[in-house]
Amino acid sequence: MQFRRFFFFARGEMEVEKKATTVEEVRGVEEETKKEEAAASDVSLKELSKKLDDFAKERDWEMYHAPRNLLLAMIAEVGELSELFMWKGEVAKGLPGWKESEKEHLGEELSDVLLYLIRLSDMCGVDLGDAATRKIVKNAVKYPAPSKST
Ligand SMILES: Nc1ccn([C@H]2C[C@H](O)[C@@H](COP(=O)(O)OP(=O)(O)OP(=O)(O)O)O2)c(=O)n1
Repeated sequence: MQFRRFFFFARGEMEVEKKATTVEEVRGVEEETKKEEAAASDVSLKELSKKLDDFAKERDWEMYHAPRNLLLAMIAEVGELSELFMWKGEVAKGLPGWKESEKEHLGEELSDVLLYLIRLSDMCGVDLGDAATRKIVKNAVKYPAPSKST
């Protein structure tokens, strides 16, 4: 979803997206991406949360990141994620037969959902890592595993 466009539209303004245009800018973005990928192998929710906070601050977008806006943005991204599976019938584990570009697109849509979820949690004052860990414990109490005979 073009979230920015949605917000600018909502504000009654149209703003042109700033994109890397010069060769130097494109190289800079590529370098930055490589560094990010190298550091991303074992990323934590807290690290992602900090990156999202920096991202919003650097662009002066904090005013848009209100809980309801983030929830709607996340749902829109869930819609985009669903589109990738639409009309395909059942999809086997590991996505055999999917092209690499489709898998890459899937990774992006999953990430959009995750990133908005983390940001939404932060803006609601919920520590998502703690909450999810506690929920797993609660699930295990509600649905005990059958005892295995030895
Ligand atoms: N106000 C905004 C707008 C975007 N994002 C971030 C979070 C998402 O990870 C991503 C979403 O960007 P887009 O709205 O451009 O959506 P897509 O990346 O899905 O692009 P498209 O809809 O063109 O496929 O950018 C954000 O944090 N805050």
